[in-house]
Amino acid sequence: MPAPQSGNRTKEKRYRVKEIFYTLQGEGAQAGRPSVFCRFSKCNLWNGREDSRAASICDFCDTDFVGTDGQLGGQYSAEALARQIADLWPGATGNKVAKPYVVCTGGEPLLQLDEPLIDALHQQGFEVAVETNGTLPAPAGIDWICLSPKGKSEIDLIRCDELKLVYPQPDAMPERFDYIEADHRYLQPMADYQPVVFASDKGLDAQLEGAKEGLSKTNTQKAVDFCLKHPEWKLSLQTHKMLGIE
Ligand SMILES: C[S@@+](CC[C@H](N)C(=O)[O-])C[C@H]1O[C@@H](n2cnc3c(N)ncnc32)[C@H](O)[C@@H]1O
Ligand SMILES: Nc1nc2[nH]cc(C(=O)O)c2c(=O)[nH]1
Ligand code: SF4
Ligand SMILES: [Mg+2]
Repeated sequence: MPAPQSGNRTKEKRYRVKEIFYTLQGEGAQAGRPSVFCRFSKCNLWNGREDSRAASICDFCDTDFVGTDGQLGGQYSAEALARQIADLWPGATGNKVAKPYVVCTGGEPLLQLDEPLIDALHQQGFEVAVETNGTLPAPAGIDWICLSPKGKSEIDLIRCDELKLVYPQPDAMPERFDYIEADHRYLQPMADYQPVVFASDKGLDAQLEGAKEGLSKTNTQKAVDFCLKHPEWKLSLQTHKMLGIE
């Protein structure tokens, strides 16, 4: 059987990545967990340009996901991306071996994350988590799904590990998602658009103090009040912004 002509050899898929970085998960049920973050480019609810933010379905995004110019950003094959992510995981330390953990985020990761990449990450020994707006079907094999609904957008997923709702969103109030099956339900106060980082050299408490100023106080207070009234909801704070880590 002749080898396929170069013209019709299937081109290997390239994943467009904004940045890859090692940090602590700052949000939700896994907050504090060492994680490699892989931020995919592009989103389906906003094009990432400020001049179209107001007209977009998701108009409060705190993230720059445009292009591939961030740290370790670029266009990767599945194998190369899984290897690059694995390279950021610290070698085994002591006799306790922690399960390597990657958070696929973005932009909207489910525009690109697929089974071949999930398999490649599993082959590198990673547990695979995703932060998604829930508007696209999830490929098989994801180990942890964090679903974060946005505005009027239709949610495709009906089951997730954690539902993390930025609050308050007039078009996405908590009761609208009662039908979603989730092991954890979080409200996350809507923060200022720019990732707010407190790079003060004072003690942590000063930074945390600063964080109270920096986070939109009323949204935080509203989220606290809602959780106290509806104890099935917990509070998620973006701790990485308080700590001044990525
Ligand atoms: C930048 S998004 C990327 C992943 C996915 N597109 C999504 O929206 O879930 C990552 C997380 O940040 C949250 N987020 C984005 N902007 C925020 C803001 N201004 N305040 C609080 N959380 C925000 C999102 O809800 C999501 O949980
Ligand atoms: N430390 C840290 N935790 C995070 N949790 C979700 C994030 C995101 O942008 O997807 C994020 C992030 O950007 N940094
Ligand atoms: S928060 Fe998520 S869904 Fe909203 S614009 Fe940012 S990346 Fe897209
Ligand atoms: Mg972020």
